Amino acid sequence: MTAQSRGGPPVVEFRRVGLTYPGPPPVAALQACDLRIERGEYVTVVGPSGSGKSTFLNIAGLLDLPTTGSYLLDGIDTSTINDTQRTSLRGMRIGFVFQAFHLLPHRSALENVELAMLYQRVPRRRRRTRAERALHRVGLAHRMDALPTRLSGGERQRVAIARAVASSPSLLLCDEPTGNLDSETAASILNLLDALHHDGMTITVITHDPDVARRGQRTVTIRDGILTDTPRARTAP
Ligand SMILES: Nc1ncnc2c1ncn2[C@@H]1O[C@H](COP(=O)(O)OP(=O)(O)OP(=O)(O)O)[C@@H](O)[C@H]1O
Repeated sequence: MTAQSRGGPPVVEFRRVGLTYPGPPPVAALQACDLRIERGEYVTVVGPSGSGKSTFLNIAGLLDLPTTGSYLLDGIDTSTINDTQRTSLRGMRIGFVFQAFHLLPHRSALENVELAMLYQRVPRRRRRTRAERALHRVGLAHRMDALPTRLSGGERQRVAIARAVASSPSLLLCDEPTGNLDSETAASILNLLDALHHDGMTITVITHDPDVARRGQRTVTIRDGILTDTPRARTAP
């Protein structure tokens, strides 16, 4: 079944989205961007330094509001909801993975995954079950009780990925997810993202690394705030 055949609204829909930082001087970081990411798609976003990738991530992740156009997440027009609703939507529907892991150092892997669900009002027992299941999924069943300081870089990123997917978000949004990892560990994290995609997860990865970009089904390029969407067939790994 293709993503498109699953029906329903796209997970991400940018309609002429722009963001100008007020300055002075004002900076048009994104300009009139149109983009659709369908459920189950794996899209990578590339572009030179300063092109607007972080601005894109901030808007797609509901961390920032566009100054023009509209952004629909799962068909919900996020420009028509208030800050509280936006924060709740972000918590429930977007899983973030960053280059720097951002784990709580004095909490175990399991607690790190569980705690992220506190704000989603998931009952305690269900938090535990979901966290255990997510850690199993990323191959860390045997390291659930370890503190992040006792984990390798790759294992830390697996915990971060488990934390991001534990509540089955609509979109897994990754910012340079392999940027802090050696090439072998990076390859294993990219294989994990492939596996999650195979499970049906909708994934967007922002990267400057062409090898990472190639892993997506299609790559979107941002240059000087202008987004170009380039569909392409996936090459065999
Ligand atoms: N808070 C801000 N105020 C003013 N200008 C900003 C602000 N944040 C970013 N910019 C500018 O907006 C443009 C896009 O920046 P952005 O951080 O989105 O680029 P990027 O592609 O993520 O860059 P990098 O790869 O170096 O992280 C740049 O010209 C940047 O200088």
